[in-house]
Amino acid sequence: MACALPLERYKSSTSLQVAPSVFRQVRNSSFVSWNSDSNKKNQRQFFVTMQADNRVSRNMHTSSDNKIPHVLTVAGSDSGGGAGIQADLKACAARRVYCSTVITAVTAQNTVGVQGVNIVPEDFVAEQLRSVLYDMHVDVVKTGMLPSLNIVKVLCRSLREFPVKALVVDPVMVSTSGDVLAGHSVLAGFREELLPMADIVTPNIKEASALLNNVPLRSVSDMRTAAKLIHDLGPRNVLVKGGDLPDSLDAIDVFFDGEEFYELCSPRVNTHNTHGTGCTLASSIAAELAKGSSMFSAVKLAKRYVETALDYSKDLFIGNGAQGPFDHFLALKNIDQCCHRQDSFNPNCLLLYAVTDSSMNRKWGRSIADAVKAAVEGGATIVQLREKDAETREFIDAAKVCLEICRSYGVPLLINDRIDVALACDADGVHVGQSDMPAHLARSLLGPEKIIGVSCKTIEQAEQAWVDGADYIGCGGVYPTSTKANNRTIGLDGLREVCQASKLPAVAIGGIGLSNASVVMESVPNVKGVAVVSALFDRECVLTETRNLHTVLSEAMLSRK
Ligand SMILES: Nc1ncnc2c1ncn2[C@@H]1O[C@H](COP(=O)(O)OP(=O)(O)OP(=O)(O)O)[C@@H](O)[C@H]1O
Ligand SMILES: Cc1ncc(CO)c(N)n1
Ligand SMILES: [Mg+2]
Repeated sequence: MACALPLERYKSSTSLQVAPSVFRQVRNSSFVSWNSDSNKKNQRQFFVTMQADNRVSRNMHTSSDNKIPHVLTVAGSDSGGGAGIQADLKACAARRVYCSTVITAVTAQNTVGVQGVNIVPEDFVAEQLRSVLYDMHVDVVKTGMLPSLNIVKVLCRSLREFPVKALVVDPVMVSTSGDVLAGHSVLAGFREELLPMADIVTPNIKEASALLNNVPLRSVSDMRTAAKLIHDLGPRNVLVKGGDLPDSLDAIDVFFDGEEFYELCSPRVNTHNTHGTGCTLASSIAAELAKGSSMFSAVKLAKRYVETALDYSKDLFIGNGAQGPFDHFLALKNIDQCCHRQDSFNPNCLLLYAVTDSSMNRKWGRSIADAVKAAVEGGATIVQLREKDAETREFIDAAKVCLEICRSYGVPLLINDRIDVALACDADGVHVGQSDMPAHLARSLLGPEKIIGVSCKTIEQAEQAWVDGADYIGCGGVYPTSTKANNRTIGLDGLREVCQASKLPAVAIGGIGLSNASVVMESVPNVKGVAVVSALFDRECVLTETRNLHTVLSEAMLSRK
């Protein structure tokens, strides 16, 4: 047998130190049983040599820090670049996940419709699957256009041979232009083989109806019923997408995990550029799962990403047809902006973040300017004016004075909530909460130079802040506080979880002061600092309190190094 020598060498080698699961896979691999016509023999030799060559074992030794999450998409090519494989590649890249591709069909397609489909023979689909799955560590498989029953079967066989962390099935059947991408023959394959293996299936209205023998779906309530019936076919979760639901003002998707129904509702973006939303949504779900999100978080993040991308691209003009593609790389634009403005925000300024409070100033008989001056003199490294009940004109005047004080100390001054006030006084930026103006809109109003912070309690919110082009997140309430009514406390554990996942620097907030600041800094190694209100401003001497807190925080930073 041509492969006997290298395979034996591989099997018996002790120096390669391959993980037992991989060793088992290789030992039992189907390569060994292939028919040995000369072409196959060469392929067999290639794989075995490749592995004996140590490439697989090198992957195994790569530290988890260097391992990029990996989605394999098994789908059709869209020559217009808006849907299919092309959308999947762009969505995964935008979500910072590696994407390999197995192409099942090549379509001649544009913004008008599908002009032609050329199905890839199933043997060659199988060969692509083998090439990828033997060599690379794939976390999640996402399927799109599977144009024949035999291709569905080939895929299911590969999935059984190479189990992955999750399987996302987008049961593509009809394009939004109305063209058929997979005939009814694949339905049996979906129902009997693929769906029972799926972690989630994401049909649109027409596909959900086709999976259920063409029951009509006209309302959200019909979508719920459909989600339940499709769940009965075996997938662990179902998302019935309502992008094409007639007469619906919002874009409503129904998620069912086998127990609970959730209606995911986002405002319907008024745009023609929705070609490829389904592929993008499924790939983004796969990307988030590959990064380690739970299913529901992955779905929510993916939906938010699609909505943001649609909104960003609503006036894009590509092609003359009824349905244009959209721009997956909106986040890159923000990254570009960040690159230009790297100098303007230094995350170290989050160390001692002073937030003013008008009622405390009143209680102690201080003006905002007095409070800010004492805080920056005492060592505050950034200041936020949080004046919930100030008159606009007074607020702008006071902000201008504070800005002068802060600039003379080289300390940035941000305004809470009020983008208009920040613009009017040319403050250094704004801080927004989850119910204030979304950060991406604040960014487009304020431009690339200003600092934007977002209050976040969850990993999803932190991810969104990053996508939206924010500079930092404020994370809390860490401890109970009376400064903010009805504010849920997330504790040190919640803080740690969000900070670890956040791509943006984080400052901790909520009930923090002299007595617990060092605990926060020690327990959450990557938090950049603490934001405080009462600990400075509900005290007799703001200057002394700030100095003392600055000392504690500086010591905590030193002991980290
Ligand atoms: N105009 C819109 N505004 C906001 N969200 C939308 C809009 N259109 C679709 N969506 C969302 O995009 C996602 C994809 O849904 P849709 O029903 O369009 O899938 P699809 O028909 O499979 O897509 P396609 O076939 O165009 O790739 C869903 O989360 C849906 O709610
Ligand atoms: C190749 C391909 N896959 C999926 C869709 C669904 O949007 C499409 N239009 N084209
Ligand atoms: Mg659609």
